[in-house]
Amino acid sequence: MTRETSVPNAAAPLPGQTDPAILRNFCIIAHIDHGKSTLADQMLRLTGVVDARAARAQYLDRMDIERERGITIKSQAVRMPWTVPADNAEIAEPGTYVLNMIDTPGHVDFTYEVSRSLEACEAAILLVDAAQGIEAQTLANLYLAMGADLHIIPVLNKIDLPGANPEKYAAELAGLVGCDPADVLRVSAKTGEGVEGLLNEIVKQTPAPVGDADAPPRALIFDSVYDTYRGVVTYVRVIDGKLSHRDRIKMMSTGAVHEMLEVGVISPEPVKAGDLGVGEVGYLITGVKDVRQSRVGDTVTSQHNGATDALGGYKHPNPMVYSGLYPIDGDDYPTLRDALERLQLNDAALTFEPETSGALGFGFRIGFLGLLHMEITRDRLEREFNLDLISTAPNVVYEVLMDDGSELVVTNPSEYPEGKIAEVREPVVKATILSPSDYIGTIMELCQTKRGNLQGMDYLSEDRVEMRYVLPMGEIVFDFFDQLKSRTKGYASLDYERSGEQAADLVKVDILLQGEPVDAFSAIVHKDAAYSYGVMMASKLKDLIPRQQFEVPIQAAIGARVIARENIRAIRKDVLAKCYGGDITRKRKLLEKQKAGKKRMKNIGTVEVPPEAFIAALSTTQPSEKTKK
Ligand SMILES: Nc1nc2c(ncn2[C@@H]2O[C@H](COP(=O)(O)OP(=O)(O)OP(=O)(O)O)[C@@H](O)[C@H]2O)c(=O)[nH]1
Repeated sequence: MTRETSVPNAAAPLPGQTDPAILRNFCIIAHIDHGKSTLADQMLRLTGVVDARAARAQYLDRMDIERERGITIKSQAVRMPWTVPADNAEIAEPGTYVLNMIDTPGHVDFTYEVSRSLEACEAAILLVDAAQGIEAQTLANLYLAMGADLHIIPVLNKIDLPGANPEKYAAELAGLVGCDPADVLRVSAKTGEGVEGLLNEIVKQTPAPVGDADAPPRALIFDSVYDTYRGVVTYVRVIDGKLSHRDRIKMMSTGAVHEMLEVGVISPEPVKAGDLGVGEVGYLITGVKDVRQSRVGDTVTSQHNGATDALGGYKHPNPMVYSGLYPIDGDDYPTLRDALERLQLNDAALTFEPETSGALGFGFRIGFLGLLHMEITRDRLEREFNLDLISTAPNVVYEVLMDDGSELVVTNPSEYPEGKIAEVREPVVKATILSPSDYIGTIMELCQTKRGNLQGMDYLSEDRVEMRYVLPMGEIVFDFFDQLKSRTKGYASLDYERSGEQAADLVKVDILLQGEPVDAFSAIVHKDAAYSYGVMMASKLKDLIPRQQFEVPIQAAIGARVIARENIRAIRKDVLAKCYGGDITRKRKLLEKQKAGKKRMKNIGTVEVPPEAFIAALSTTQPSEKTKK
């Protein structure tokens, strides 16, 4: 968020003085890349909120990383005036309205961002690419919106594309939403075609917010972001009453009272206001420094004559995937800790605690919502804080029940207990895969190898199917998505949600160098996959670890049982070999260079392992850059 303030549209009713009857709060939900952000940009232009010349692509995706990856991570809410002209009377009552648009992220990791944005709206535009049709996250987001009781406005986007097939997909979409195919709107977010009509439809179809203007104020926090200049900016939707900049506000979950420094709306830069009234969407600034003090889902009221009943909140998302992060240079540990604390100011879903690895030194165990969340966090740490990091293979959370009846939760393979284990439970997900029907065979084969259970299959149209599986989450975490994409030439889409636990035959595989276990390489895997994991790691490490002055055995073991073995043959690396003659300064230089190289090495017992070997060995078990599609 920048500091400059734009002049609100003169004709637009002011915040705090807006009759709820002319307010329309809506969001755009879609599968990734179906064009939400482009449509949002087009609306900003058409409503005059952003001047066409000043508009930059994806105005609402403010973080650099969002713009680079072309995806939306944090939701944004923008207030736009829209005048329905008199000649459009058959669509909607002419006059000036206030539209609050909430842009939502589309990726499965950020579902919780979507669901909380939905609570601030009365309608959702369900946007579908007219060249692709319904995808897995179209369904997932639609179900979330229906669960939140929103009115659904079905819209096909990208009708300008030569490959667009609006007839076919309008029928598909109408079948899904339960409307007439003629009622599915058709737009091109890129050229702007049909978008004015869509704005008029939003006015017509979105119910006006309902609330009690005379009741004590109650507002729902649907987002909270940390801004370097302004502290925490809290986005709220007012349900009842009025929040004024003169109020001291109370967070209803904790009772904490904060001074209000500023109230305003985003249009599309922050615009200060005196108050926010019933149904309005805007921001509060209270001088709080940490998003956790302004929790999403909490209810804000005033300190004096405040409300007594909080609004129903959201469930806090639990981390699904854990990974260890270690600085390559041990001296960077404090920087990594500070960086994580900084990121957490803005990402309440990020959890971390210190951990030590025999091989990698001091680092952190970090909990993520999913793989994309993990990649983005790592990317930001490296880019914004200039850190070089090694991350260990991601794993899910296991519950281990011991023979003596005790139970423990394992988020790190190194915590996996020795001794008599009665049962290990792993998390499972309900996965929905949408694909052209030609690929049913190969998808079934893939799910089979990933221990999936087919729950059902439906045809959405004659050549597209929806397959429902229960799959262990640990199997999805690695390369499932990449494999699904490559087997279906990119056509299949996947969505999944947590669905309890199941007992599974899991074992911990350790990797030993010269008899010393290297904790960073340990993994909890299914019994049937243990051998191949062991062989894969042992042969990888054989190629990655430089030869030492003695022979180094690499072993993979389950407990005391060795399941795979390789040897790194001995070598004596004599850096002085080339320096015959007595040039002592040259000799010294070479020896010093060798010493400096050694300083970066990680020592496993007497074996020196370069950090690059860890990165390469661990990256084989990690997702590739492209978890996005
Ligand atoms: N031809 C054409 N391309 C479009 C249209 N709308 C969006 N696109 C393109 O589709 C791609 C994805 O658009 P985005 O707006 O980033 O998609 P999104 O749904 O916001 O994606 P996320 O923010 O990642 O969820 C971009 O390359 C856009 O230029 C359209 O109407 N016509």
